[in-house]
Amino acid sequence: MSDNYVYNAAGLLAIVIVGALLIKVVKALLISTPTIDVLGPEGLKAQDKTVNGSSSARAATQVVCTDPATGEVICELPAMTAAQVNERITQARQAAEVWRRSSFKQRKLLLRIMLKYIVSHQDEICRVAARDSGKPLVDAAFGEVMVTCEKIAWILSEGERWLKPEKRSAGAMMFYKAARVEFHPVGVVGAIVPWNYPFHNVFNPLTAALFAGNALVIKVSEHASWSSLYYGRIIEAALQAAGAPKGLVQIITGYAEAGEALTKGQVDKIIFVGSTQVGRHVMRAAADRLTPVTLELGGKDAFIVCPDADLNQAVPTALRGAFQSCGQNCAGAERFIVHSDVHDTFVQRVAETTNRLRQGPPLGQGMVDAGAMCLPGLADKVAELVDDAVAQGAKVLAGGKVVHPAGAPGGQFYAPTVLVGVTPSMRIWQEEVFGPVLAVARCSSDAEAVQLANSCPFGLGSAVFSRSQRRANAIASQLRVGMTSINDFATTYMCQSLPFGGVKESGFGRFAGIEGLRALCVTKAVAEDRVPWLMKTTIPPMLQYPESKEDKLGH
Ligand SMILES: NC(=O)c1ccc[n+]([C@@H]2O[C@H](COP(=O)([O-])OP(=O)(O)OC[C@H]3O[C@@H](n4cnc5c(N)ncnc54)[C@H](O)[C@@H]3O)[C@@H](O)[C@H]2O)c1
Repeated sequence: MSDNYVYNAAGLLAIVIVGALLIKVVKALLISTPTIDVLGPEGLKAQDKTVNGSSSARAATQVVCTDPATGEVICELPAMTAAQVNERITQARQAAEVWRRSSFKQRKLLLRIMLKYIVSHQDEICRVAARDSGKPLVDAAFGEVMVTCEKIAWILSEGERWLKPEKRSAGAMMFYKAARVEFHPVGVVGAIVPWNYPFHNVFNPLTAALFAGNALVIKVSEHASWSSLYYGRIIEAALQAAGAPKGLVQIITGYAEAGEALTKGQVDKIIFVGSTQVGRHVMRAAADRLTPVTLELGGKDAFIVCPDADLNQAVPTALRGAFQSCGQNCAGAERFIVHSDVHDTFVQRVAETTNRLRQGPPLGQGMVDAGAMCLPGLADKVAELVDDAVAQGAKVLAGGKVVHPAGAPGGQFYAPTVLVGVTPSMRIWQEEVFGPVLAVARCSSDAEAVQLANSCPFGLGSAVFSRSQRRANAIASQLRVGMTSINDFATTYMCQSLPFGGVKESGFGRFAGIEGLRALCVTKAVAEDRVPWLMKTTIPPMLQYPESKEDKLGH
């Protein structure tokens, strides 16, 4: 038995034991938590389909929700106007005034109610997310449900600790003062989110914003709005069961106009999760009211494979990093930088597996590894970038084309692709693909790997694989990014006390973790006398007004 098998078996055993323990802990935690009743997804289509008027009139006033894997229209929802968005902000503000005085006990109850529902209805939640976004159920279980549950569990266990007043040193001169920082709710958080994880993108800002004592107005993407009907019902039922004020969470459906109204509206903090291009608009719009923004923008993560990397570990991780949710991840591995010594073995192994992947509608017959592209036109954009790279000398070892799987004539699919011979001068190295392309460049030293990794406008996540953790850390420390996972991919996202965010065109500010939770608060500095009955401070006589040279300086 090789070292690798022993290593993998031990890792698997550890995961199984820890997983079983976690399930027990979560169940015990939720035992005395109220259960909520929510109309399930089966009620969505009939009840919420509100098709009215001619198609041209509908275009501006309705969001047409389609299943990206089949092209079927699922329902239509209102495209809210600026006036409607402002009305929702006003309602949220009224609720925020009440909720800011809520206790941590009540906020925890709210999160426990949500967690209990999510754990017991994960299948429905995944199926709805899969239908809305085109991702396979496994990807939904992993990226929508598991991550959300883990984030809620972290806030429940540590959130209060990080939002409690924190003592600070007052310094030598102010030794008689007690100094602290307090974290108060900002008020109304406005969040604008994309379509790639319809469930997680809503619950991620929601749980943190509400736990910090805020109201939330959240604009969901026009390309994944249908699921917000079901998820909105979960939220409403949980708020009611926890005794939270009505209107605390407002879901906005619509297009750019609705998003812009939110950024220009009376909100106290904006979290924008989306493209770099729209992020720039958001920042400009927020400037008028000086509303603070956190920008979580595009990514193009480098995945560095050193010559001493364990390929049994790196290859499966590379495949998941590139193809999870068909590559529609902000922190998606898009640039593989592989040392010449292991390059050929690495590409041969990733190509061999990629050629065996099954692709099709996630809710169709049979198991699929890869689903559909959610955004209309994205499959063609991926094709354009791959074709451009090929025209400049890159070679396709797997996939490389738009496909039409059986049973999905109207679906949007691009085949999982392995591309080798990629160079920084190619568009595919510089532009975000947001699709299932594992693009490989060759390097011959650690210094070259660093230089290649940094030769890109984005700086969100990254990964470094080497049997020497010292070597991997030395490389990681030179990467201009917000996050690095050593011998793994995107695990910083699963370590819940860590912040999430990028540098350069990937944005700024931090979301999630301790920094992210605190970023939803007003950080207030407070100083008071340390021992007021013993030492009260007043302005020394020589500094008191009115100034008088004779009196004070003795002249
Ligand atoms: N860094 C992260 O955490 C993260 C996470 C997921 C996705 N993303 C990024 O999101 C992008 C894909 O998502 P997308 O196509 O939905 O992005 P997008 O920027 O086109 O849209 C995001 C949201 O912004 C809204 N919007 C559009 N124009 C607006 C405007 N002028 N003012 C305000 N809001 C406006 C959209 O309606 C949508 O809800 C990718 O670039 C991806 O990397 C980033």
